[in-house]
Amino acid sequence: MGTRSVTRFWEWGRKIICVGRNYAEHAKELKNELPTEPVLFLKPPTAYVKEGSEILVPHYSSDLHHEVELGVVLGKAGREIPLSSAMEHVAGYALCLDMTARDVQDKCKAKGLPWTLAKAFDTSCPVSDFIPKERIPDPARVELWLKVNGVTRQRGSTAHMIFSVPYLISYISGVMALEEGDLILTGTPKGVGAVHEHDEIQAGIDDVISMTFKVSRRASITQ
Ligand SMILES: CC(=O)CC(=O)C(=O)O
Ligand SMILES: [Mg+2]
Repeated sequence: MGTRSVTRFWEWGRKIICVGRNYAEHAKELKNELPTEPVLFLKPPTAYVKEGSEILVPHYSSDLHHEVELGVVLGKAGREIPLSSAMEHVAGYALCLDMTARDVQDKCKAKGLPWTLAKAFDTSCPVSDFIPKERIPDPARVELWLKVNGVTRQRGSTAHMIFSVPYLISYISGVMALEEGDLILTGTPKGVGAVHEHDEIQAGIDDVISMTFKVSRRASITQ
């Protein structure tokens, strides 16, 4: 393969590692206990969708939720990364949505099953363009927002994360090797809710970036 740039990380086919319940107010709204260590799950690279393409509601869900999140793009591989050098592994950031089939997730939770159907379907990870590291000098001071059809649904600061970006990098790298081009979704603030076919989702980071996606419905494979 020729030279490729991490600024187009979504084309690399790398891991998308997601952190759940990283904001107390969001854990509370879903009646979840506060975690004592990060809750992790994965999305495949086929979950990526960029502005200009649609978010598809999976045919098996009738309660697709938005979750706006700060994404961290890895620029340097590592295992067992010490907390003190964790930020050296960051190339930049992206604004991300962790689209979640909440009805399916609730059933999985009740049965003690993994969240794959709820979280890892195609188009479940809309992402913005790459944001160079210098544009976000402190990942603990990022103001995230999300609107549906012009109405604000989520607004929250990464200052309220339970586990910080450097802590997450260090922790995750003790579980699985981190590679250049990996993306970490750092969890969502409160205000998650349903979206439907034809809705328009707008999301942003104050003074940094915004993005817009339309929602459509994926036809059943038997149709
Ligand atoms: C309950 C969840 O879906 C956890 C999650 O993804 C989060 O961001 O929190
Ligand atoms: Mg999430």
